[in-house]
Amino acid sequence: MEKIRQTLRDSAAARWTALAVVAFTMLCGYYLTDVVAPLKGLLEGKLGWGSSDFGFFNSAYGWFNVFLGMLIVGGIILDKMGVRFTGLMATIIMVCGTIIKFWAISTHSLDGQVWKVLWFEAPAQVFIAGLGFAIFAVGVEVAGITVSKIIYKWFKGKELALAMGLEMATARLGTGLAIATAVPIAKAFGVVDVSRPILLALILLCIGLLSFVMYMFMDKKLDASEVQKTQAEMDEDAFKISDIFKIITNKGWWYIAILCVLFYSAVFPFLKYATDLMINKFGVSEELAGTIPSMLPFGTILLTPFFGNLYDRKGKGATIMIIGSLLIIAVHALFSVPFLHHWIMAIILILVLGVGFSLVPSAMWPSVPKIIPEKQLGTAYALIFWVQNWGLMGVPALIGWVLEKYCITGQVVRDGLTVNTYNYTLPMLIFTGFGVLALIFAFLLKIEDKKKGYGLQLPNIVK
Ligand SMILES: C[C@H](NC(=O)[C@@H](N)CCCCN)C(=O)O
Repeated sequence: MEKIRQTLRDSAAARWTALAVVAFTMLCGYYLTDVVAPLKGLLEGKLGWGSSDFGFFNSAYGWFNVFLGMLIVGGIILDKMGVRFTGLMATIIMVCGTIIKFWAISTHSLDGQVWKVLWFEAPAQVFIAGLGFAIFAVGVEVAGITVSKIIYKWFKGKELALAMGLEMATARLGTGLAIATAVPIAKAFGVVDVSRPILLALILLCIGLLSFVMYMFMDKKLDASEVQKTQAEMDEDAFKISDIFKIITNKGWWYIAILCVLFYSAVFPFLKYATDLMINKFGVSEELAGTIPSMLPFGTILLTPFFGNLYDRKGKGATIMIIGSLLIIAVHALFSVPFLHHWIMAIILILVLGVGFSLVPSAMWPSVPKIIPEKQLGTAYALIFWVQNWGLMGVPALIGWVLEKYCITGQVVRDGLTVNTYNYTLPMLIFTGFGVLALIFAFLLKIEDKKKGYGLQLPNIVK
């Protein structure tokens, strides 16, 4: 009988270590992504950033990814050059972008300057900090698709959804830590300094870069342990530009991409404003306001791998996505009800949102390889992230604009700084709308799966 060849993937210790190493790099990336969000009030009081400046800055996340198509370029590079080269480039880009962002927020040399670029007018500091964030975002997004491909490489036919869930859980720890620690760090030592949390994020990212370099050695070893492909097989497997056409003509892929942009638009942009919502609607003090939204990512840390494991073993991926979408609709709708303003309600809603935010990603990302072949996977993930980035870019800007135009209710002095107060009913209704649309696409995906037999309702583990 032919002996089944063992590769490094077959060593549980090796594949879980590889996962831990790359997940740590993502934790560092997510920390920086979300560290400025809780500082909205301090940025307004200390640096004079209005809500639309804040929204504009946050929208920078998608400037290059969306308009310059950097994510698509990153996906093609990933499929052509492999995970080691692409991941290293991506982490270096994250560090470079963060250096620019840190400089912009810590310097006084831009004080008093207002720039107008295209239709946008904002303080020069907002533009340069946005530029740094936009560069960083190219890095973190390309790192994200690279890590998805890395996980597939190590875990296909094994605990794929659990591994993806654990990676997301680790990354969300970065988001949770950012939301919980940003204000205390900015206010530490009795002097308010909004650049301090960004400096910490920069240090973390440098450690994340080292961590990825360590992964590169593991990846080399994995490749060496696998059966070497013949030239004909490599030519057959090589990514071709025409593969993009194959991806974008696949209806199932579109349903996932649209569900992704709608669902994530109701979560990540919400998190950018959640601290401010706690202060304005639920009357939580500025020091504690980040604690409640930070329960969302912390809650997902256990649940995302839990639901991933469930999907691996029992299947029902499409149903999981439908339930998750239903939960976010309920949460945002209740957040928009004006008379529900007790902080305990806020905690309950955030925890339920955490369940919804664990369900959808735990089933959505491991479902992509069921629809798209492995050689196109990097590009397929990149294109989904690209569609999603329209939302991550547009929705924070939209909410910032809506707040400033329709929701200002007055002004208060907090810690000696005069800031606006806001009514969050309208923004929360907008987030509810995204949830409703996400639900429709989750149903369409389930119908398409039934038609095409992708196996989204089947377990991932091959016995
Ligand atoms: C895996 C997935 N990642 C993304 O959706 C990224 N495109 C966005 C990361 C934004 C970080 N605040 C996820 O985190 O669920």
